[in-house]
Amino acid sequence: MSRIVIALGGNALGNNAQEQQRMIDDAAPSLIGLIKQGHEIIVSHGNGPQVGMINLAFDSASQKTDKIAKMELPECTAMSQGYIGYHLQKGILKELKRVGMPWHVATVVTQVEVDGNDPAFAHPSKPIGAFYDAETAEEMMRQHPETVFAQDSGRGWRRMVPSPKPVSIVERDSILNLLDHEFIVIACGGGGIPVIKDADGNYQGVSAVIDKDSASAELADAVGAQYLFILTAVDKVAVNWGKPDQKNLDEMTVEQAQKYCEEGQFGAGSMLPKVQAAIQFVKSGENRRAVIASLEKAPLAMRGLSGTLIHA
Ligand SMILES: Nc1ncnc2c1ncn2[C@@H]1O[C@H](COP(=O)(O)OP(=O)(O)O)[C@@H](O)[C@H]1O
Ligand SMILES: NC(=O)OP(=O)(O)O
Repeated sequence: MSRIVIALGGNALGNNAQEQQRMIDDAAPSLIGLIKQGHEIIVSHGNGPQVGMINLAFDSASQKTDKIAKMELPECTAMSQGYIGYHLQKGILKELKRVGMPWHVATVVTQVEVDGNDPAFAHPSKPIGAFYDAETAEEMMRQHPETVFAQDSGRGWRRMVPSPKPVSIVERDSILNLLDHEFIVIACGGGGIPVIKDADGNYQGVSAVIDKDSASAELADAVGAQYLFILTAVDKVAVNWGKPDQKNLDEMTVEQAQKYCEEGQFGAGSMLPKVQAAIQFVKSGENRRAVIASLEKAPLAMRGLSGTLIHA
């Protein structure tokens, strides 16, 4: 029996509630398939498109009516944890019922402590929200000079927000408790709600979005997982990505992965944090493995037939 953390990409969950539920419903059999094989699973998920959409919805509405106020990023991440967690709970419960398994499922609204002095606060690098063309992004930056937009892996322009490193998971003991009682746990959604401790030792939300791959590696370490599965929109990690000589990788050692990172083979803010999270997890303990694969081909990846394996 292995304990497996499965990180689902926010960009792989579609662009609206219907698409999101459908993609989760499609992925549920492979998640439950792992439990049937005797494994324990903890599910985390991204929220890049969703947190940007929620933030923009409140911003736009607040400009039209004084009955709706702006919503800060920590609250937007909390909302995205509820929105995505709800669909995950529905999809997973439906599949559990179909196969007649008596497991429970619960989403933990998760706060993740970050360092208030993390240099990332001064360098917004996390893409959130929709993709725009260069012209629209430039116009939005002119209208809102405090907002940063940048290219996201050649896919278009996106708003960038600070993304400090996760330091510790505030609800770690609650997560472990639920795991001990046969719960499928959904935690650290959107990388967790970023918080810092104030002078009185109380947590305060900060305006940032934590990278969910990095938080998932932290989560996998905190719960003593043997596997970290990072599921996204591409089947495999590639070198020379998007070029005529693109080569999809079946596996790589942490040393090879580190070398590729140094060569700049992976998109910053997209594939790079996934490979870095995989390296961090595999290096931080004995017999740990990470797999980066597509949500669509998750069942094959679970059987070692798709995805890129990262090992010691
Ligand atoms: N070297 C690479 N190999 C494969 N995909 C890459 C590479 N570099 C950048 N990418 C892009 O990274 C994307 C995954 O990152 P992202 O969309 O941010 O993930 P998430 O599913 O977590 O939202 C892929 O869909 C692909 O467009
Ligand atoms: N928070 C986060 O990393 O989201 P994505 O996976 O959607 O980028």
